[in-house]
Parts: sequence; structure tokens; C-alpha cells
Amino acid sequence: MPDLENLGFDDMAGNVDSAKAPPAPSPLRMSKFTTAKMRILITGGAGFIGSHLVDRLMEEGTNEVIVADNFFSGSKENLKKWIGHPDFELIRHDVTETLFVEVDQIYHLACPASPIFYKYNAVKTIKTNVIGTLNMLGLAKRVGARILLTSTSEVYGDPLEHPQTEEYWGNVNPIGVRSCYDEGKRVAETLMFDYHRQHGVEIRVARIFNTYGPRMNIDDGRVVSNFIAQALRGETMTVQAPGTQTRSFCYVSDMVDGLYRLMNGDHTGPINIGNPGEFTMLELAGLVKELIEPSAETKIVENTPDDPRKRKPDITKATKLLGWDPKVTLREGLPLMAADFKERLTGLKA
Ligand SMILES: NC(=O)c1ccc[n+]([C@@H]2O[C@H](COP(=O)([O-])OP(=O)(O)OC[C@H]3O[C@@H](n4cnc5c(N)ncnc54)[C@H](O)[C@@H]3O)[C@@H](O)[C@H]2O)c1
Ligand SMILES: O=c1ccn([C@@H]2O[C@H](COP(=O)(O)OP(=O)(O)O[C@H]3OC[C@@H](O)[C@H](O)[C@H]3O)[C@@H](O)[C@H]2O)c(=O)[nH]1
Repeated sequence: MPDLENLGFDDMAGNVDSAKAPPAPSPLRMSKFTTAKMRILITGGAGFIGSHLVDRLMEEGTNEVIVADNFFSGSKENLKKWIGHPDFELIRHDVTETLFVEVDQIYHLACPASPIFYKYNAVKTIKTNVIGTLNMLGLAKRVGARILLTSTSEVYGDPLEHPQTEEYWGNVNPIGVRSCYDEGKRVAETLMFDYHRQHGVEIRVARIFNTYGPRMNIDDGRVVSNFIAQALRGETMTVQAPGTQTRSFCYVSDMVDGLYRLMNGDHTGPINIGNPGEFTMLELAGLVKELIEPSAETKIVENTPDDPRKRKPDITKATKLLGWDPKVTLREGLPLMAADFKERLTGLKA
């Protein structure tokens, strides 16, 4: 029986016998005479989570970071402190096109994540998930890089199991308005595991649950940014019906730490990364009112089709295999995000 742990396979990775050895890493990494920096590509690195990941990797001082982004929902503003740094490179690039760079690790985040953005051009979203992931896997195979995919809790759809473990296969509508994203990410996961089994590519798959924090696009459309922006602008917070649907919100620094540990650990995943604290949307609006703007009002508005009714990660695997658990509670994280929004909305420090 092969040693599954040493091969980097988890119980869910599938057929161990057909696995090939991973492609050899770049000769630069093996150099005896120079201490080469780790070269890391982050697709989607100009976005919300990606730009925080750039900060973490650049601050280490031992990496060269390349960001490839088409700026559909991300912006140069998020990366301004690194532009011009000798260890940082920003490329305007769409992942649906091939990319030739020499790197040791790839964090593959490129994909619109807010439902408003991913539904805007559904065909482009699915191309990004499928062709974009194929291109990045081809790159990983060619240069022998390890690749991490940021998949999503949306692969569980409107879940019939609660909380969601990685073993749950999900309840997803294949032809609905969210399918470009949730089915797209499911195909992206399939591609990751097929490249792993067939070509020996070293993969890592994170299933990210709702993440929030500073630097989120103010008009991103996701619930935490909407409520905070509405409260600060003196607008009514729009709770989509019925308001009893739940989500579990993870602060961005915890998320980045989880992704980093997954990339540099021994487990392929998929691994849930999220904060198990579960809140209804009415409770979230109540917290924004209590912690950020006491005069904020709420109204119930129409919801969109196929909105998952509940969502909460089981993070047993992340805790056991990565030694990870989230540190920042929603009560602590909301004011930090509100301070950043206030600064950007008014141009003044909160
Ligand atoms: N934030 C969350 O709650 C959450 C939850 C689950 C999964 N994720 C995943 O994490 C990743 C990052 O999400 P985020 O919240 O930072 O979103 P975001 O929209 O802020 O960032 C996505 C980035 O990808 C870029 N991008 C989109 N399409 C591209 C393409 N075709 N080529 C190159 N770049 C492209 C965008 O310009 C943007 O900079 C996404 O893969 C998303 O699916 C996020
Ligand atoms: O203004 C709003 C926006 C949203 N909502 C509700 O808030 C809940 C969360 O909605 P969001 O748009 O923030 O995000 P969703 O949880 O639906 O999807 C997210 O899931 C995980 C990631 O992959 C993505 O970041 C995104 O697709 C939904 O029930 C939605 O109906 C409101 O009540 N008011």
C-alpha cells in the first residue's frame, strides 16, 4: 500500500495507482550557489483577497510576486504600495489566454466572486473558471509549479447537509443563474484533480466561505460591503427576503493565513476555509446597526433565484491538517472594515 501522506494525497484525491511523479521544479530553485527567491504567481491578485495575499507574501521578503489580473473587479489601487518594488510585477492579463512565466507556486484566484459581478457576463465567468483553470494547470505542469485553486462554498449549492463537510457533494442547480460560478468552480476542481492524477501536478484546493474585510470594493454588491456602505451613506440596509438565510463570515487576514498554510502544507484538499460563526442576514444587519451606525434602518427587498438558505463550514480538516482556525470574530472584524470604508468614502481617516 503506498504511503498516502508522503505522496501528498488525501482520502478524497482518488486513484493513487495512476498518479505520476510531479514535474521537476525549476533548476533555479535547486541552485547551490545562489539563494533564489521563491517566484509566486497570483492570478486575480488585484482583487480583494488576492491583494491581501500579495501583502503577506511580499512582507516575507523571500518571494518575488507576479500578479496577473484583467482588472474586471480588481484594481491597481489595491496594489499601489508594491508597484515599483523590484520583487513585484503586475501584468494586465486575462487568464482565458495562455501565460508564459517561470514560477514555483501559483495561487489561482482570478474569477469574479460577487454574484452581481459573476452574473454580469455569465459566459465569461464560466470561461474564466474552465479555460482559465486549464491554462494555469498547463502552466503549472510545464514549469513544475504547485498550484492552489480558490474554490468556493458555493460548490455545496443550497446544502442539504449542515454544516458542510468536504465529503458532501452538494446540491447545485446546473442550469440556474448562479451555475456559471458554482458549476464553473466544480469543473475547475475536477480539472485540478485530473491534472493531479494524470500528470502528477501538485495541487491544493481551498473551498472558501464568505470572506469580508478592508479593501473590498465599496460597490462590490456582496452583503457585508452593501450593509456597511449603506449604513455609512445614510441609506437603508437592503435585507434580501426572507432575511433568515444564513452565512458564516471569515475575516480576510484569517483567510490569507489559511490559504498560505494550505499552499505550504502536505495536503491537496479540498479543505474548507471559513469561520463557522453563523448569522442570519437580519442578525448581520443588526450588528452593523449596533457596531457601526445606530441610526441605520433595514428594509426587506426581493431576493435572487437559487440563493442558498444556509451555509456554515465544518473546519475539522483545516484545524487538524493545517493547524488553522479563525481568530477574528464578526464583532471584531466589522468595525475594522467600516473604518476602511469610512476612509475611502470620505477621504478622511476614521
Ligand atoms: N470573497 C469571498 O467571499 C470568496 C468566497 C469563495 C471563493 N472566493 C474566491 O476567491 C477568489 C478571489 O475572490 P475575491 O473576493 O477577492 O474577488 P474579487 O472580485 O475582488 O477578485 C477577483 C480578481 O480576479 C480578477 N479577474 C476576474 N476575471 C479574470 C480573468 N478572466 N483574468 C484575470 N483576472 C480576472 C478580477 O479583476 C479581480 O482582481 C475568487 O476565485 C473567488 O471565487 C471568494
Ligand atoms: O444587499 C444584500 C446583498 C445580499 N444579501 C443576502 O446576503 C446573502 C449573502 O449574499 P452575498 O451576495 O454576499 O454572497 P453569497 O453568499 O450569495 O455568495 C458568495 O458566496 C461565496 C463566494 O464564492 C462568493 O463571494 C459569493 O458568491 C444572501 O442570502 C443574499 O440574499 C442581502 O440580504 N442584501
